[in-house]
Amino acid sequence: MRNFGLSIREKSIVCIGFMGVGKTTVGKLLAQKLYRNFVDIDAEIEKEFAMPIPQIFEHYGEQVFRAKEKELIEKYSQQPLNIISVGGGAFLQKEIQDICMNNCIVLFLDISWESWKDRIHILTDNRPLLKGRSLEDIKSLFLERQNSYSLNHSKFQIDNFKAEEAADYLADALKLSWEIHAPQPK
Ligand SMILES: Nc1ncnc2c1ncn2[C@@H]1O[C@H](COP(=O)(O)OP(=O)(O)OP(=O)(O)O)[C@@H](O)[C@H]1O
Ligand SMILES: O=C(O)C1=C[C@@H](O)[C@@H](O)[C@H](O)C1
Ligand SMILES: [Mg+2]
Repeated sequence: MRNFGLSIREKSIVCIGFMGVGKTTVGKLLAQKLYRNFVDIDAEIEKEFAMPIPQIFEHYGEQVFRAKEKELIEKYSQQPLNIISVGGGAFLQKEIQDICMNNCIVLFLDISWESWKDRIHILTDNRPLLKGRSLEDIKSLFLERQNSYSLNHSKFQIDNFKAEEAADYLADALKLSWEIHAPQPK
């Protein structure tokens, strides 16, 4: 379904990108700066199942997790004025890509492998798809996933930015683009 009713300033913004790139951290800050509601899809899934993601994968399996991920993204992406951070695997589902591209502004937070791999030690515990895998395996996953993120409205290379700096930059860039797209007075 395409949400024709919302102007560009009202559309929700969806942050996509690889696990640990900073979608949750930057998304939350961006929501504060733009006075918008923040929705973290991973956190919403955890609330629904009342358990952390590794346990959801263990008890119900990845397919059940992916179905709930789709259901929740469908719900929040059609509402106005949300900043939505999705999980790193959400854009593997074509239906999710379509829903987000048609209803929202899709913002790809990109990072190089060189920068990302320095963060790995803080990421493995809560992310079942990283746990127990070799660095080589994780690099393959990182590279494989890039294709799914190529569908976006805007890309931000985050390597050299602290989260706060990235959110400041993105808030300014979004406000500028809204001004450019604002209807001109007659
Ligand atoms: N710009 C940044 N520079 C350095 N560290 C960062 C930056 N952004 C986030 N981090 C750190 O990286 C870790 C992962 O960030 P975050 O949870 O926001 O990633 P994510 O993209 O939401 O991951 P996931 O796809 O698993 O939900 C956190 O510990 C966070 O503090
Ligand atoms: O990249 C992925 O497939 C995932 C990323 C996380 O955000 C969680 O959604 C989950 O751990 C799966
Ligand atoms: Mg996250």
